[in-house]
Amino acid sequence: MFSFSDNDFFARRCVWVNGPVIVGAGPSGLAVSACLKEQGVPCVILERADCIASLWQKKTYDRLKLHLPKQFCQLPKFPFPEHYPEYPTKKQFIEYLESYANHFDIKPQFNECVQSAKYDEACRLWRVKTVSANGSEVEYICQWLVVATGENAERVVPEIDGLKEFGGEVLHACEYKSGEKFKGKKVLVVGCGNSGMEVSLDLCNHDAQPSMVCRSSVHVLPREIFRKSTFELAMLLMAWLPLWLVDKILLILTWFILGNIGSYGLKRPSVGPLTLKNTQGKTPVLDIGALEKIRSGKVKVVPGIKKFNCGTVELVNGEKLEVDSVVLATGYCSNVPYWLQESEFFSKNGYPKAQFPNNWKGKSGLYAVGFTKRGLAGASADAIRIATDIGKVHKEDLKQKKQKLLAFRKLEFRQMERRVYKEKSHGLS
Ligand SMILES: Cc1cc2nc3c(=O)[nH]c(=O)nc-3n(C[C@H](O)[C@H](O)[C@H](O)COP(=O)(O)OP(=O)(O)OC[C@H]3O[C@@H](n4cnc5c(N)ncnc54)[C@H](O)[C@@H]3O)c2cc1C
Ligand SMILES: NC(=O)C1=CN([C@@H]2O[C@H](COP(=O)(O)OP(=O)(O)OC[C@H]3O[C@@H](n4cnc5c(N)ncnc54)[C@H](OP(=O)(O)O)[C@@H]3O)[C@@H](O)[C@H]2O)C=CC1
Ligand SMILES: O=C(O)C(=O)Cc1c[nH]c2ccccc12
Repeated sequence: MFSFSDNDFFARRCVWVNGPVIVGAGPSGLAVSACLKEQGVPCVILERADCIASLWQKKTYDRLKLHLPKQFCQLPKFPFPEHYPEYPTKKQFIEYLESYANHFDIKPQFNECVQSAKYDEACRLWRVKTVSANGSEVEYICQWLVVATGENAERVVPEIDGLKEFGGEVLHACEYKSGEKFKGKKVLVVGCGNSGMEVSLDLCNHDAQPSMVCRSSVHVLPREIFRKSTFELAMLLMAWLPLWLVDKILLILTWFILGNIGSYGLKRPSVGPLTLKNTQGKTPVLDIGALEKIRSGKVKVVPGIKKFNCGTVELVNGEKLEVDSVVLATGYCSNVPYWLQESEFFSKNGYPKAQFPNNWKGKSGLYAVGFTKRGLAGASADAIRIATDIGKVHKEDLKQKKQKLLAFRKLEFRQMERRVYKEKSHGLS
């Protein structure tokens, strides 16, 4: 039935999966798996790391908390414990995800990195190849493929002139844990998104001297307005008002609370924060204290980088700064183009081509979860849709299988009846 070449066949083990293969055991993969369980559909999750939610467990800093209130971050069918605070800590979020996996009895295949996935037109099945930490290779064959590798699968490391000659420590925000080891050091933080802002704040709290590069523009909003989450307020307003008007209201309220951030070297984009998030996926910074450090001069905001020299950085305005270490808070990207051999549903940038809310389903049993640029809430919505969709086909398949089995049993029964009749008539004669 399968079109294996001899080499393929002997080199790797082949596994038939009776249900979907999900790539990635982050919140998105776990959510799909849980929703599938509810539909009675078995599945296999392939995860390159040795644990669930590796982004949260291995690639985030110690002081991280959820940015949005907990009701916007919980996964389907299993709420956060009631005693959790409005903004759970990273530790609490990981504990929640562990109990989520336990509750739904989800057991991913760890240490299996998906190297390639391809739809085999001949047998109308997906062929998913993995390599494990010890080098062994497995090929999974399945009817459905769910991509849950996330928007933050790989770090973005820009090429900056002279960075190789810089000489000091250079790390990406995903390797940054705490400012403890930077005490007294001059640190250049490249990027002013949520990561850049929070790393800069953390460095200040550990008596380091951060300078933060803001090469273009950024929206900074207070995390709360009138003691209510800004995100929640925005959601409420969006139910009644057009996006542009919600943006205007948010910016006016922000101006009252935070003042004119332009005077600190932080330029605001020309389009509003929610419009920018919707059109370009650029998340506004939800401020939890970095702005105060900028205002007091403890975090210095600097323009774009021209080049690095040994121990120094030269900025586009000609200024030169002495720097001990560099933290690249320059963001993340999808890794889908590296392993998924498909170009109709996914675009070259690793995101589905279609716009939200039509970006969760492709052709031939292909699905994407967690690529909406709408955080955990977006992933949960995708997961429910995907599991319902697969559940329908699976139920139909089961019905057909049952009918076929029933027809087979009837046939068997009739043959048996005939045999008994024959034997009886022989016996009589
Ligand atoms: C620092 C930070 C804070 C955030 N805070 C919030 C927040 O407060 N609220 C919110 O809504 N969103 C937040 N987000 C957005 C974030 O995208 C979600 O929180 C969430 O982690 C997305 O889940 P995911 O499962 O889609 O992706 P991930 O959590 O990235 O999980 C993907 C998994 O796929 C695995 N994987 C990748 N490639 C392969 C492969 N080839 N083979 C096998 N496995 C693979 C990875 O190892 C990983 O475990 C934050 C993001 C970051 C970086
Ligand atoms: N507590 C929380 O909930 C947190 C959530 N997050 C989320 O994680 C995701 C990723 O955030 P983050 O890691 O901040 O990444 P972002 O993609 O949001 O920000 C990247 C930053 O790096 C800058 N940058 C990129 N390349 C260069 C360069 N060559 N020179 C100078 N600057 C550069 C960008 O500038 P430009 O805009 O000019 O391209 C931008 O300011 C977001 O969705 C964010 O909301 C992150 C941290 C905490
Ligand atoms: O933190 C993130 O990456 C998110 O995507 C969360 C999020 C989704 N929509 C938003 C709008 C404003 C601020 C954060 C988010």
